[in-house]
Amino acid sequence: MHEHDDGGLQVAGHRLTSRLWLGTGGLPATALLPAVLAAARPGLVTVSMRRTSATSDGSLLALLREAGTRLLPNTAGCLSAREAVLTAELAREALGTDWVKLEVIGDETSLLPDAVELLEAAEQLVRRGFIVLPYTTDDPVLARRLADVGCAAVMPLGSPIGSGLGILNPHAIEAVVAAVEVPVVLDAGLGTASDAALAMELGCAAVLAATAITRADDPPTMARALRLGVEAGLAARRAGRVPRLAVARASSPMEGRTA
Ligand SMILES: CC(=O)[C@@H](O)[C@H](O)COP(=O)(O)O
Repeated sequence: MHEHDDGGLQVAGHRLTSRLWLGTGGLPATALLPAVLAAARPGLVTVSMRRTSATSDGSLLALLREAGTRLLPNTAGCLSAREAVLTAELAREALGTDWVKLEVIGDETSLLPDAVELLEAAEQLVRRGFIVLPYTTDDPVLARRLADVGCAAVMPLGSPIGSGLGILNPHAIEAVVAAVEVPVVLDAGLGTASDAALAMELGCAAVLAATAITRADDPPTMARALRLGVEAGLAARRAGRVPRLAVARASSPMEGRTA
């Protein structure tokens, strides 16, 4: 397992300033973005190349650039390796970055990753010189295959995109962390701050959240809560949790009792 010291998080040799990454989809008004960014202080912000073209949502990009955030274009909505590779190339052209959050979904209903197309796209993009961060299932075998073809991180889902169900299978996330040497970034399904804390306690290097923040009643306050959740979870991971016992163990000494 690869533990990440906090000189900060390194991905592909680049130091990121925060372990909370932000997805911008679903924000009720772009005007909320500066307050959300100030509260989240995200290490990366994803932008969808298919749903937000560099020209059609100039205000979002302008605000992100103004705030000095590091952009991570994604291939959201792509259903095949071919489409994802093309979208990544367009993103590289439009945004001038080799980084791509690779999403290849199997269908528009579940939004679950298509493992076969994902691996194929990852392999092609690495060959084309991209820094590839794939959104994947919580399958440790697939995570290892993605790392083996050269992905710079793997991003397993906690639960379906936008569901807010949190981490449905914590054991699987632990298994992914154990399976790969690259950073594991929990992506999708987070609902609240404790989900972010749990991801870090399980050994993730960072978390990506969109819905939990953008669709909260008060997005800036939830952004701050998630940032603190990430911080708390990382500290707890490092501190080492007590073992879970099936029986009671007195927490104060039994010697010297009066009766
Ligand atoms: C893969 C994907 O699209 C996610 O990164 C999404 O942007 C975040 O998922 P949530 O909206 O569930 O946080």
